[in-house]
Amino acid sequence: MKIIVTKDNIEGGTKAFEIIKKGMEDGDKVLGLATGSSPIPLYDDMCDSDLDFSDMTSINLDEYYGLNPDNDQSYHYFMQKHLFDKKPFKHSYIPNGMAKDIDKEVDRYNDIIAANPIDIQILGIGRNGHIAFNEPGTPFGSLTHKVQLTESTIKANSRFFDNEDEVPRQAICMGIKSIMQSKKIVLLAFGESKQDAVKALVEGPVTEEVPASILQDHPDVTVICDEVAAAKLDPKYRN
Ligand SMILES: N[C@@H]1[C@@H](O)[C@H](O)[C@@H](COP(=O)(O)O)O[C@@H]1O
Repeated sequence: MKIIVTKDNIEGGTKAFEIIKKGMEDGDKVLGLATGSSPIPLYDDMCDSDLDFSDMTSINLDEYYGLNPDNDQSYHYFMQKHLFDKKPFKHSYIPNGMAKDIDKEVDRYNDIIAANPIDIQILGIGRNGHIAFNEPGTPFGSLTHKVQLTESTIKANSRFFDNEDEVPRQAICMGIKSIMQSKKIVLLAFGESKQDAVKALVEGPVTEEVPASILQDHPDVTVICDEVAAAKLDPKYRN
C-alpha cells in the first residue's frame, strides 16, 4: 500500500489525477468512479484537463435506491454535474436506483463489471471504514448487492440533504470482491472525520468490520490523504 500525504484535498486531487493520466498513457480504458466530496477535486482536474475520455468506459460504485436520476441527490446527478457534462465517456454505467426488479439490476451490473475489467478504481472512505456503500460486516466475497445503510452513514450523508429523514435507507452497490478485482485502486480521504478510518485501513487488522481494511491485501493501492486525515497514522506511514 502506497500512502501519499498531501497538504489538502486540492493537492490530493492533483495526485490522483496524475495517476489517471499516467494510466491512460499506458492504455487504461476503464475507470471505476466514486461519489462523495472526496473525489470532487480530482473531477475538477479532469474537467480542466485536455484529456479526452470519449473512448473510455466508466463504472460507478453505487446509487441510492429509490432516487430518480434527476434528483439532485442521486449519484447520477452528481456524476453528470461534476464530470460527465464536461467530459463525456464512451460508456458510463451507474446502478439504476429506480429498478423495480432488484435481482435483475444486480445481475445486469455484475455483467457490466465482468465485461469491463476496471483498470483504476477511485474510492472514498466512510467514517466507519465503508467503501462505496459496503458497510461494516459486508462479506469480502460480495458482488453487487442491495444494501441497508447504517445509522452512521445516514447521519454522515445527511449533510447533503435538507434533513436526515430525506436520506434514502438503501442503495445498490458494487461488492467488495469486484472492487478488489480492479487492477489499481486509489483511495481518497480528507479531513478530521476520516482519521480513525484511515488508521484502521492502513494499520488495523484485515476484518469485515472495517471493509476498507481488505485493501491491505491488494497489490496496487495508493491511499491519498491530507495531513489532517493522516494525523493518527504511525509516523512511519507518513512522508
Ligand atoms: N457511498 C459514498 C462513498 O462512496 C463515499 O466514499 C462516502 C464518503 O463521502 P465523502 O467523500 O463525502 O466523505 O460517502 C458515501 O457513503
